[in-house]
Amino acid sequence: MKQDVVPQRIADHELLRAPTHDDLPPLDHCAILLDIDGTLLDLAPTPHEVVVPPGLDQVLIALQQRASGALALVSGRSLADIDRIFAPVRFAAVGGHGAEMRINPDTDVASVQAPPINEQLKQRLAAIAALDPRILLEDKGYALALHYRQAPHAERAIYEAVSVIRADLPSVPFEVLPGKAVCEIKPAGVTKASGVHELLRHPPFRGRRPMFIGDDVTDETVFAIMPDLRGVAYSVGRHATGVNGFFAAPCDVRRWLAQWLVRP
Ligand SMILES: O=P(O)(O)OC[C@H]1O[C@H](O[C@H]2O[C@H](CO)[C@@H](O)[C@H](O)[C@H]2O)[C@H](O)[C@@H](O)[C@@H]1O
Repeated sequence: MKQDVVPQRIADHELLRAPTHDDLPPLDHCAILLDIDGTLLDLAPTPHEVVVPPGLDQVLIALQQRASGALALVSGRSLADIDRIFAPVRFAAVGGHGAEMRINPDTDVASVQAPPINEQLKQRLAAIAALDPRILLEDKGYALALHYRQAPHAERAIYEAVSVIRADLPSVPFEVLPGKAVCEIKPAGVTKASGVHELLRHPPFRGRRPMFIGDDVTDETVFAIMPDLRGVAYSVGRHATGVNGFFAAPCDVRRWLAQWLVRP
C-alpha cells in the first residue's frame, strides 16, 4: 500500500494520555497518595505563603471518606507544617521526605523513621543561610531545606558549600536532594518511597492499589515503586520517567480530583 505521509517521530510526552479516571482502581480499593507543593498547591514565593484554594480541603475529605480513610499526603514538609497549612483539617501523612509518618489523622501519634538532624550539620547549614537574608533555612526537625527562590544567584554557592560540609562531616549520614529553588538536606536511608512502603503496610492503606501524584525530583522514588505495587502514578508540570500520565499544573490536579468524586 502506498504511504503518502511519512509518519513523524512521536515525542514520548505525546504518547502519554492525559490522566483519566478509567485507569484508576475503584475508590474503595485505592490508596490515594498526594504530594503537596507543586501538586495540590501552587508554588508560592516562600514556604509559608502557600494557599489552600477554597474547596480543596472538602474534596480531600470526601475522597478520604470514599476511600475509607486511605488518603495520605506525601510531602517533604514536616507533619507540623502540613497540619498548619490545612488547619483545622488533618490528614494521614508521610512527612520530611519519609522521616515521619502518621497513619491516623485523628491522633497525634506519628512514627519517626529517622533521628533529629545532627546539630553540627544544622549549624553549618544555618551559616550558609546567614550569607544572604534572602536565603531561607527551613528546619523540619528531621530534615532541613535551604530555599533560594528569593536569591536564585546563590544556587551554585549553596550547593558548593553543602559539598564542603559533606566532606567535613563524613560520619553524619545525610543526603542532598535538589528541589524547586531549594537544596534539601535529609537523613540518609529514608525517602518518600520508604515512607509509602511503610504506610501501605497498615490499615486502611494495606491491600489497596496506590495512586500517587507528584511533581518534583523528590517524588521520583515513589514513581519508581508504583509498578511493583500495581499502582498508578502521575506527574505534574512535566512528563516524569515511569508515570502513567501527567497534569499541566496543580489547578488541573485539583479539578481532576473533584471530578473523581462525581464520576458515574
Ligand atoms: O514534597 P512536597 O509536598 O512537594 O514539598 C516539597 C517542598 O515544598 C516546599 O518548598 C517548595 O514550595 C514552596 C512553596 O510553594 C516554595 O517557596 C519553594 O521554593 C519550594 O521548594 C517546602 O518548603 C519544602 O519543605 C518541601 O520539601
